[in-house]
Amino acid sequence: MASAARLFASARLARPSLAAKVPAQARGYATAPASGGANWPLLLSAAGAAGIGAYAYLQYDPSVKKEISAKAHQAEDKAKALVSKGEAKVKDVQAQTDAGVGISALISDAWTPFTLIKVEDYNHNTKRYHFSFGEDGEDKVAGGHPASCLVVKSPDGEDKVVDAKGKPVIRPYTPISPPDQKGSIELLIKEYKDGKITPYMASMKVGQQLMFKGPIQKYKYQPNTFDKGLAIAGGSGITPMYQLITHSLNIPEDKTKWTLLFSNVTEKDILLKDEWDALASQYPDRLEVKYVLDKEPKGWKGETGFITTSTINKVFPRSSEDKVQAFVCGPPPQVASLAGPKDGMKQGELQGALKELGFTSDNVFKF
Ligand SMILES: Cc1cc2nc3c(=O)[nH]c(=O)nc-3n(C[C@H](O)[C@H](O)[C@H](O)COP(=O)(O)OP(=O)(O)OC[C@H]3O[C@@H](n4cnc5c(N)ncnc54)[C@H](O)[C@@H]3O)c2cc1C
Repeated sequence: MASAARLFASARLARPSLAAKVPAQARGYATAPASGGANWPLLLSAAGAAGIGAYAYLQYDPSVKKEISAKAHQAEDKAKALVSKGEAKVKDVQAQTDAGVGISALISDAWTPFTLIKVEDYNHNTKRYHFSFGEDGEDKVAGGHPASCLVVKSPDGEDKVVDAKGKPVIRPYTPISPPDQKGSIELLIKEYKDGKITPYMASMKVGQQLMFKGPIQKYKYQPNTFDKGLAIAGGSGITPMYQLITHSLNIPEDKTKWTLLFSNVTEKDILLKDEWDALASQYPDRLEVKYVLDKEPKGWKGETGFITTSTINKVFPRSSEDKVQAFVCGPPPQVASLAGPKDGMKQGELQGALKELGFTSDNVFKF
């Protein structure tokens, strides 16, 4: 395992230098063929590096070895084909390496429009949005190694969503579709009537486009690096936990045990409840789900009120030998009371309930 991890690390280290060597003409050949032709040896070596990266990833995570091995080869062939047509981006090839599951339709440093193809009401304030990558993206995937998110903004135009300074409003979201889903992506988004982007999205009609950028790595999950994971989510903060925990559960060699502590105002606000209940019964030894409500219905058997040190002690028993890791995602006041406020994009100092319980900044991650 140690040597595989080193291989993985060295393959990853190789990529930025490869990208840095790619000339500007090659970097721009996604939307238009590069003038003067593509830099063949370099591009093909980039595609090759993608294969090596994918291979290293497989070595590291044997559960997905067989499946991804085939996919990595297909993706590499596809990347080479696109490169030969002058349509691929080095970024695409890199994204393939990162995900190990295909060429990403997302670009990390440029906005890409995806088209809304379906919207479903999920509950009283949340919708499930399906966005297509378009005809050229039928074989592409969102990609991204869990846990990662993407960012969205509205397209230029009269109804462009801007802040008080006139700058575009950009918000992060975590797809609920798997990273290797082809051709489209799904988002579960709660509308804040007084918010900026979510009322805009709630008013979108099928056929309209939204701008996407990513994937953005938030936390790099590696199986069996801790014994017990505690995921504390509030409301729509559940989506990163869904991506992270389903990824972990899908790795048979991963022995990590998870406790999800999920707080909501009422029972009808609990997002993905059917999915969580199904996962908890499918993986009884690896996942325990505890719902917490502010306004509990009659006969409610779960937890109630704000999550405190005693709630955590009750649902997350652990011994001093256990290696633990906590994740927090929810409304800013909840994050602050559990783990201290985030400092912009940075983690911020660890405070609150988790610090009182002896967690350190090394074993708490705030999404
Ligand atoms: C990594 C990550 C992943 C996420 N994934 C998802 C997801 O999958 N689904 C999802 O629904 N959400 C997700 N979110 C939350 C999402 O990014 C947005 O914050 C949310 O959708 C609200 O956006 P908005 O522009 O509509 O509202 P905003 O304009 O941000 O306002 C949201 C609420 O906060 C209030 N507010 C705004 N500014 C202040 C202030 N200064 N002081 C006090 N209150 C204020 C508003 O009145 C409103 O009630 C995620 C967040 C992160 C960090």
